[in-house]
Amino acid sequence: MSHGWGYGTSNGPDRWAEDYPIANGPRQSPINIVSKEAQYDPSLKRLKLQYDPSNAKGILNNGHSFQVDFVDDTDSSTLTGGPISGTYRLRQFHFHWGASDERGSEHTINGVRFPCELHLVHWNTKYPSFGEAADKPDGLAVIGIFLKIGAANPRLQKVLDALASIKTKGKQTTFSNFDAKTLLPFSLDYWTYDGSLTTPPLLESVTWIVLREPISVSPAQMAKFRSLLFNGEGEAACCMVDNFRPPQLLKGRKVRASFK
Ligand SMILES: Cc1cc(C)cc(S(N)(=O)=O)c1
Ligand SMILES: [Zn+2]
Repeated sequence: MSHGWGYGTSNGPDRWAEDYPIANGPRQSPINIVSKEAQYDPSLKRLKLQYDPSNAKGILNNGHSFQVDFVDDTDSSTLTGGPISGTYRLRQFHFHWGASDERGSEHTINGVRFPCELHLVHWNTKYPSFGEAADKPDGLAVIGIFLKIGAANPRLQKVLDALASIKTKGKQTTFSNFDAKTLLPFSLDYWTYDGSLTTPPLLESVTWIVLREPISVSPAQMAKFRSLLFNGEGEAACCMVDNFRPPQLLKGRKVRASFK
């Protein structure tokens, strides 16, 4: 790609392999989850999420999505249980969404796409830092949560109201006292498989945990996601939409289910 990766016709997912050959690797994400082919695994534990709202630090437009970052220098916001061993720390969460409601999620369920997908990113504390964990096969655990059009979700509102302050690439502002647990659906039933980051550098270091139950988002709330821009201030305006990678080949991987 002549310039940085993105989601456009000249730098989008179909061309990432030119600069990131791992894009054609054996454990790429996202995937289409075929529910009937997922094997129930009774040895899978319940997910245990213990988040401290005071760890919320800031919100940033990174030019590909926006992310809410957390202080991760202690074990105060952690993920344990589920398919993982040991303790993973919450690092950030972000979203992927479409220009319209019929697309936007990265994972799909039986070929069904959702308008948006939330990723809660955690790193394995057996490594000294996120940076050290990010390229290890058991380095990261990302919880994926689908957003489905319905009633307005009050739990999203604080995040969405902050977007006006980070409209363009590189803008950030403080974002404090936020409990990411409030974004979870009622059921923590999940599918899990070994995969990768879904954007460059596409590192094959992610244990994916995709929740079966979506959370709601209203059309007006979706419009707020779509009000962001990919570009920096003063550059030609380019709406931040369709920032999702399509499903990748399973290449023999098994998807396990925590539920019957
Ligand atoms: C590049 C990248 C970084 C992080 C922390 C997370 C992802 S994703 N979309 O796989 O959750 C991608
Ligand atoms: Zn993501």
